[in-house]
Order: sequence, then C-alpha cells, then structure tokens
Amino acid sequence: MSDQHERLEQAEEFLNQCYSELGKESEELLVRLNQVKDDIQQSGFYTHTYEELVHGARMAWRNSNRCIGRFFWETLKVVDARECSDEESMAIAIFDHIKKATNGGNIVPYLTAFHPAHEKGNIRIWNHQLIRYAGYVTEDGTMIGDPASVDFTKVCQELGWEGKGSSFDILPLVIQLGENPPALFPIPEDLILEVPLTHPTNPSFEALELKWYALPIISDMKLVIGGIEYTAAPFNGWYMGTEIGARNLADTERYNMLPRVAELFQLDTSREYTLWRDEALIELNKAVLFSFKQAGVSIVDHHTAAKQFERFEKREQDAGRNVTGKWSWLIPPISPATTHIFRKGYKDDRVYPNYFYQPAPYK
Ligand code: HEM
Ligand SMILES: N=C(Nc1cccc(CNC[C@@H]2CCCN2)c1)c1cccs1
Repeated sequence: MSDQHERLEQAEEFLNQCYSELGKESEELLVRLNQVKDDIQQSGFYTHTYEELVHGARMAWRNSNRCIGRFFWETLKVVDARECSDEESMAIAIFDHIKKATNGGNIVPYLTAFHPAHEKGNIRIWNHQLIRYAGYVTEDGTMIGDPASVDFTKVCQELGWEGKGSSFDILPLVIQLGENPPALFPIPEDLILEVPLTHPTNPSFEALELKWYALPIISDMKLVIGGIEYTAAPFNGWYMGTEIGARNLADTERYNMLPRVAELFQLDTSREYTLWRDEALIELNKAVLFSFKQAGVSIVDHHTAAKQFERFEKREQDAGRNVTGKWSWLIPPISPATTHIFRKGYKDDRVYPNYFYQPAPYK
C-alpha cells in the first residue's frame, strides 16, 4: 500500500475515534475527513487542528502500555510549538515547558509539540530526558555521575560543552533541525528544581550528599497521531519514587548506592541472607519519598500509583475500551506482589495514537 494511502487510512481511523470521543456531530467529521483526504492527495500530508493534537497526545498516553501513571491521561496539557522554525525558538519553548511543568514543585503534565516530520526539516532533540545528570569515566577508569549518560556526555563535550565534573552536572539541551549541525543550549540553572535527599529517622543520611531533579521529561520519543509523526514532542509527568530509589540510585550500573546506604544503617552485608540489599533499598526509597514530600515536590509511591492504575482500568472498562499493558514494566521494581498488577495479565497490543522509540540521532 502506498504511504499516502496508508496515511489516509491512519488519518481516517484517528479522526473517526477522536471526533466520536469529543462528541462532535457527524457533519463536522465528514467535512474534516473530506478536507484531510484532499490535503493528503495534494501533498501527502495534513495538519492537525489544535484540538486534534491535544486529544491525540492524550490518547497516546492512554495507549502507553508501559505506563502505570495513565489514570491522569485526560489532564495532559499540550503546547503547540509547530510554528517554531529555528533552534533558538525551540530552546525557548523547551525552557518555557520546564518552567510551567515544574510549577514550583506542584508538577503539571505537559507535552510540547514541535512541527512533525515531512514539513520543514526533521526535528530531533538529542537528549533522552531534558533534565539529566552527566556521566564521566576518568583516566583511571573511575565513574563520576550517571553511567547511563556517558555516551551522550561525550557527544556534548565533542560539541564544545564543558561540565564541572561533579556527580550531578546538568547536561545541556541539544537540538537538531533537519541536516543542520546540532545546536547546544545550557539549561538556565534557575529552571532546574532539585531535591536534596534526607531520611525521615536517620540524620546521617545527608552525609551521602545525594539529590535528584524534580522533573522527569522524556524528549527522545516520537508521538504518532493519525499517520503524522511528531519526532520532537517532549512530555513530562512526575516521578514514581521507585524510579529514583530502586533504579537510578540503586542499580549497580547507575549510582550503585546500596552498599553505601547499608554501611550508614550498619547492616550485616557479609551474607546475602541478611537481606541487607532489600533493607537498604527500602531505606533509600523512604528517603526519596520523604525528601520530595518535604520539598513540596510532586511524587507518587508505587502503592498509590498501582491503586490509581486500578481506577484507570475500571474507568476504561466503563468507557468500553480494553486496557493494554506490558506487565513487566507496569509492576514496580520493589514489592511488586503487593500490587493488584502482579496478579493480572495484560495484552501488550500496539494501539494508535502512541509514543515510540526512535533511533538515537548520534552514535
Ligand atoms: C503523571 C505522572 C506519571 C507517572 C507517575 C508515570 C509513571 C511511569 C513509569 C514509572 C514508567 C516506567 C518508566 C521506567 O521504568 O523507566 C512510565 C513509562 C511511560 N510513561 Fe508514564 N508516567 C506519568 C505520566 C506520563 C505522561 C504525561 C506520559 C506521556 C504523555 C507518559 C508516557 C509514558 C511512556 C510512553 C512510557 C514508556 C517509556 C518507555 O517505553 O521507555 N507517562 N510512566
Ligand atoms: N515518571 C516518568 N518516568 C518515565 C517515563 C517514561 C520513560 C522513562 C525512562 N525510561 C527509560 C529507563 C531506562 C531503561 C528503562 N527505564 C521514565 C515520566 C517521564 C515523563 C513523563 S512521566
């Protein structure tokens, strides 16, 4: 099938569902379908109305099989940045996204949509997340910062960026428009909200000098709505505590903090069966949730998140829609069997609109 015919099919499927969910009259839908059919036959492309873009981005979140946070899918705010045609105006739109989404700690889920593929040049944001810590391997092979960022940190250095060399250097924004060379923008420090980590009952915890950033904002996925591909559409939510406490700071191939936490709590690390790793994990996750709450920064624990997901499942059933999911991502990394998710099966079917991985623009 030609990609024009394919795009028309995807457009019709999306518009039918979108207009039905928005309760629009069939007359309005028919007019729109004819217009889109003409546009695609003329140019192989069509442009979403703002309303279609907003609802499409929300549907894509609702269809994200790996996301436990989908209860809030209808609250996603969408900024239309499709007019941005140069790297500077994109950087400004991205800084504006960070500011509005952070909202002093009371995080608001936002998505900013830059112009889709097919128009002007293909836009890519090279960052995995807009706010993330750098990773360095020193000459003697020691690791500083986030090991997950080592490759991207090297790319930023090759583009002329110089980090301070600390464990928590915020990486610059890297934007590429079409075949232009990538443009590099340090993120203004006053836009970055961070939470220093303390423990509710162990005051010596702060000696670890740990912190994490408040705003998780994914910037390397592609939003596909009705056959139109938004290759730069950064979106943020708030963190689930385990992402920071059970993975980012705990994984041996990330900040690998469990031995240091065990030492602080004087746990017996001589044998696995003392479950010192598990105890250190719980203390670290308690510290993350406690610190974010203390700082007035939105975060959700994995038990509450699972309960919200259960309410999402019920509401989707009531709406006559099947809930698709990827079990291995939906269960939390600690105490998974204490959630209802553990005992359920989910079909990992691909439903559109949705968010997708795309090849790294550098390597
Ligand atoms: C509002 C609070 C939210 C919470 C607490 C939340 C929670 C999560 C968690 C814990 C994951 C698994 C991440 C991992 O294990 O690396 C995830 C995945 C995902 N979420 Fe959400 N989410 C939220 C909002 C959003 C929003 C606003 C969107 C998009 C509009 C979204 C789309 C996704 C997608 C596409 C994935 C899969 C990412 C991948 O495959 O790597 N989520 N979410
Ligand atoms: N809370 C969040 N966490 C999240 C969501 C999507 C993707 C990610 C990052 N996932 C990739 C990492 C690295 C491999 C496995 N997990 C985190 C959100 C980020 C943006 C919106 S919600």
